[in-house]
Amino acid sequence: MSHDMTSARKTLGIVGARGHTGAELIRLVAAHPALELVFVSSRELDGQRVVDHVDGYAGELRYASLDADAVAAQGVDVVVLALPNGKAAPYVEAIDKAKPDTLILDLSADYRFDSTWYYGLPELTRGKWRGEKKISNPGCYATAIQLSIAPLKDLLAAPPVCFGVSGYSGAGTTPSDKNDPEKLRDNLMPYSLTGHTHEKEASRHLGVPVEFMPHVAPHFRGLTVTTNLYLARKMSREEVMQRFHHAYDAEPLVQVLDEAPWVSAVAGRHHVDIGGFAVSADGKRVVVVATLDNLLKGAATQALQNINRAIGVDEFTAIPH
Ligand SMILES: NC(=O)C1=CN([C@@H]2O[C@H](COP(=O)(O)OP(=O)(O)OC[C@H]3O[C@@H](n4cnc5c(N)ncnc54)[C@H](OP(=O)(O)O)[C@@H]3O)[C@@H](O)[C@H]2O)C=CC1
Ligand SMILES: CC(=O)N[C@@H](CCC(=O)OP(=O)(O)O)C(=O)O
Repeated sequence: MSHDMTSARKTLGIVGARGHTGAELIRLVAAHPALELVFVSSRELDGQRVVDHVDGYAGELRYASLDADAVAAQGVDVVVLALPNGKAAPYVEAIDKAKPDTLILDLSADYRFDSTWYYGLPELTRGKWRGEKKISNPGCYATAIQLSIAPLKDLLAAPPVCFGVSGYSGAGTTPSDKNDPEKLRDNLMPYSLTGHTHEKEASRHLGVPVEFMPHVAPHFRGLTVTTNLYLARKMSREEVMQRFHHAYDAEPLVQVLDEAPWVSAVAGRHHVDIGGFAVSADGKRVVVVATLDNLLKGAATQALQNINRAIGVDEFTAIPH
């Protein structure tokens, strides 16, 4: 690459890069023609080489333990916050003080309810981006829920009911029952059966109430959301499918399928599968199944779609599809 092209690349740093989503982002950014990975922070891996922790990464970078002021002092063009919920604010404040035109993308739930931040679920909200430099990335289940309901939103007779099953990478790396392979073996764990953050998030951004019942399963990555929708009028299966094809046929990262998808087929891939479309005999109830990889379309891939648009390159740059 020529010097000119190198200097035109935007610099990017990842805060909380030891985590599952951080590792996926490291891989994606390292292969990106318009981004240069400048720092990756972790307290636990301070000083260690990234190459020893992330398969598919070949560069020289090492993790560094950086507090909010140290992150701000890096002065990069793009900062990705991949921290557990509730930790973003000091970083946002320090960056705002040091370099307010920094593009900040937050993977946590911290700003998903803040209307001064752009909520980036590109297939549904890309028309609403007004050049905001602060982007909140949707939750993994919330992404699958919204994409499953949006094409039928004007036809609902009742709140859609969503049954979710996630692989345990969704629970992050902080030890808990929900990411303990021993406790998960031969098991399915229901949790947060009313009021989960993603229930509130999907309801807010769709503009209709949804009901969500999450579970965690023994597989590592990928989630399934099965949604029951009561319809205000009779619909045929063909009519329902036409709505989904119309909404998503031009979308490289959404595949509309006849069959109900299997999570094993989407693990490690960047898109969402939506299928099933089982219609009841009276034509007033439809069941839709969506699967996605929680670490990719549910987090890192969606983050890269949002960053690509904000830095002015094609939305799908460096996203295999
Ligand atoms: N996992 C998933 O499927 C998805 C996750 N998300 C969201 O993305 C974010 C990251 O998730 P995930 O990668 O799973 O999380 P992890 O638990 O795997 O990683 C969290 C990262 O944050 C760092 N960290 C933890 N506590 C602190 C702290 N108090 N101060 C500074 N750094 C800290 C950790 O590194 P160290 O301790 O070494 O500093 C680690 O790098 C979360 O907000 C999550 O909700 C969004 C969509 C999907
Ligand atoms: C299995 C599991 O625990 N999943 C997480 C979802 C992970 C995620 O994407 O959520 P946030 O970014 O909103 O935290 C959960 O239910 O909280």
